[in-house]
Amino acid sequence: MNIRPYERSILDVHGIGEEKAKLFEGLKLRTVGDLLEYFPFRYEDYKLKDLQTAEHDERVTVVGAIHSEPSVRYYGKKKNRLSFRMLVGRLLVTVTFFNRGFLKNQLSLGAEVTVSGKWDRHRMTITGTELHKGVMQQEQTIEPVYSASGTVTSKMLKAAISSALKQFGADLPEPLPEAVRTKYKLLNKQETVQELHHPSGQHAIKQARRRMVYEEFLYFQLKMQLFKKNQREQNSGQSIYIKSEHIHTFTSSLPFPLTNAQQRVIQEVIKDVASPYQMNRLLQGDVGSGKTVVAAACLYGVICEGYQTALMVPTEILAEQHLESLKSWLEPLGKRVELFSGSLKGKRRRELLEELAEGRIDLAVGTHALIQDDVIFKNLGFAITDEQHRFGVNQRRQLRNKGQHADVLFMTATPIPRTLAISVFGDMDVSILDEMPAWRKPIETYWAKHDMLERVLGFVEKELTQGRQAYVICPLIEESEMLDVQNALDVHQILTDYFKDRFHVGLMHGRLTSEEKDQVMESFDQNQTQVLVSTTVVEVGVNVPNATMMVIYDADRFGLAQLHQLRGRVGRGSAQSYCVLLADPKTENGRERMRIMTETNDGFVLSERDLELRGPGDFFGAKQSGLPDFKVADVVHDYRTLEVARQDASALVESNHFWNDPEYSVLRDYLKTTGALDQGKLD
Ligand SMILES: Nc1ncnc2c1ncn2[C@@H]1O[C@H](COP(=O)(O)OP(=O)(O)OP(=O)(O)O)[C@@H](O)[C@H]1O
Repeated sequence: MNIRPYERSILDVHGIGEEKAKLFEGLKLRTVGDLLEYFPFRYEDYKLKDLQTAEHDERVTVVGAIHSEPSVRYYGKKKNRLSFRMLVGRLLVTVTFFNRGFLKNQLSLGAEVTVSGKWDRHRMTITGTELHKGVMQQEQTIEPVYSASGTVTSKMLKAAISSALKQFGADLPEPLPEAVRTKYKLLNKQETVQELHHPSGQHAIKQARRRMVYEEFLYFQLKMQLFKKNQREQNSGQSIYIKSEHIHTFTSSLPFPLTNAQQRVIQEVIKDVASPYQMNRLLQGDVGSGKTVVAAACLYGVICEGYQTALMVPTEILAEQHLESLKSWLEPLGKRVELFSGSLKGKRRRELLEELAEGRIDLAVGTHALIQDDVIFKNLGFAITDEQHRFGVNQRRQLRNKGQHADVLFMTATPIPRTLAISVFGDMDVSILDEMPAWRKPIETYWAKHDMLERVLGFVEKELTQGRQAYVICPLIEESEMLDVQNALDVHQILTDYFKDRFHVGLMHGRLTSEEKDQVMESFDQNQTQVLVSTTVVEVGVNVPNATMMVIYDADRFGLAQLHQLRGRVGRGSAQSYCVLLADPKTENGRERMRIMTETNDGFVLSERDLELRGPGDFFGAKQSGLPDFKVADVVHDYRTLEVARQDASALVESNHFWNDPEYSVLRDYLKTTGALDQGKLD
């Protein structure tokens, strides 16, 4: 069987013997394909630079004559520093090479050399990285640099790849049909690989990289979309057709018009509920974007079709918050809503369970208590989980199985950036509430140092005097929970002394019992407490529209997403709200995060910036992000291409052309070899 060039062993490449092949094994380079797609991670641009215009710290390449006897100074353990003066045009500069003392004997006064390195404009010095005798030929000006390992150098890789290109470059398979390449003006595969290894110029590198990014994402998304298609066809859901007049009844009962985004998402959910396939949809919405209203509309629609529904949330506080809003929206329309949480016990619990099993409760709101074995529905048709990433897969499956394959909508306020929403949840449909209710004012956010506390408290007092309320958040101190509480206790004492009998200061932290927590929240909700000092336990879902002031101690101790969630606890009424970040950040990253918070209220912008600051692996933790390691593509910076590839892949897996036309054979082979066709789980 003739082996396709890509699958040949690298031993078939001239100049690679057993020994070198063993070294390359360390970089997982086993086949010709591995070698040819082992792309440079950066390029040295040796185009000659004019030092008069070069920027400080810029990488430059210059030609000039050696103007002083090169000298070597030895220091530390076997370290040395070679330096000499060099006349570049009319500029006399000092050139320094570290640990290249051996070059000294090759250099002589007056000789012409080409030096590359980092230009220090202030000290007129170049810290050299490359030195060539004479004037370097122009066509070599852009040198690929490969990420090497201990034993395999970039030079070795360059030689091996050039040799493989010469032998097998002409037989490279072309996975992208002509029509696709023309549509997006992409280089063909051969040109792409050639330009990435032997670039003819910066523009050509950009073009070649652009083509490789699209190809990588298309492969990735074909697997995702195929998996999703199989999932959809495999898991039968049930079809519930929600009549539009029910949705209209619900929305016209609200004291406000829905945003376009809310209307769009409701339609997307209704379509999923009607389809025979199982729903697999994530609803993302910034804090206060109106997710719960969307959920209520869909729940109401399903109830009107004669089914029961459920809403599962991670905490008691959130369950009570949601219960309040859902009762206010659904009970006037004749629907019954009940709470099933850990605090429901004894006779009352037995009664409610009985009524649930008899179908006399339309919506059950609760924590994990909802999925206990003795919670039985008569006919659960639709369920929603809030903050879905806090529930495990089997908890969601247990909820789904409380009905006949009930559809489940996952809701999250965590603004996962669009990019990762596509790549990480690629096997899920994603609905994004990217619009805030018109009346919501952006929360004015200030960053203050701790020594400005007096002024900040004056600012808080001004708000309290107008009848408003304030949160004051203290960070958890990792060392010990006792310290966390102490931190909150200290701040509570400071504020109690400061506000004396003018305002009441409440205290909330993780060591309170749930009854105590409810009392504190109740008192704050009823405005019997004007200032609530709390640890981050207040983060999720608390909704007190009269609270307009949020003060966060040691704000730089929190990540952007958490700061955004906390800030979202205010600004829930129509009055202008404020957030003060008390922070003395020690790092540039900390200062950058404070600056970002003062610049935007948009959770998506924040999470994109957070992603840039921390990178996708850290943002999600490399494991659960499910991100493959791409050779060239970057999910953050190339997310527009990722979105295009996702849409193309989603259309391709549904089209006959893809499964039958010869021009898609390379892509089909790929799906076959990676097991995606046998409906295996994505790797
Ligand atoms: N389109 C809208 N116009 C005006 N007010 C709205 C609109 N949608 C929701 N609201 C109101 O805004 C507040 C927040 O709505 P909702 O609880 O649905 O948002 P959320 O995204 O669930 O908030 P959180 O993420 O904090 O739970 C509620 O008081 C709700 O009544």
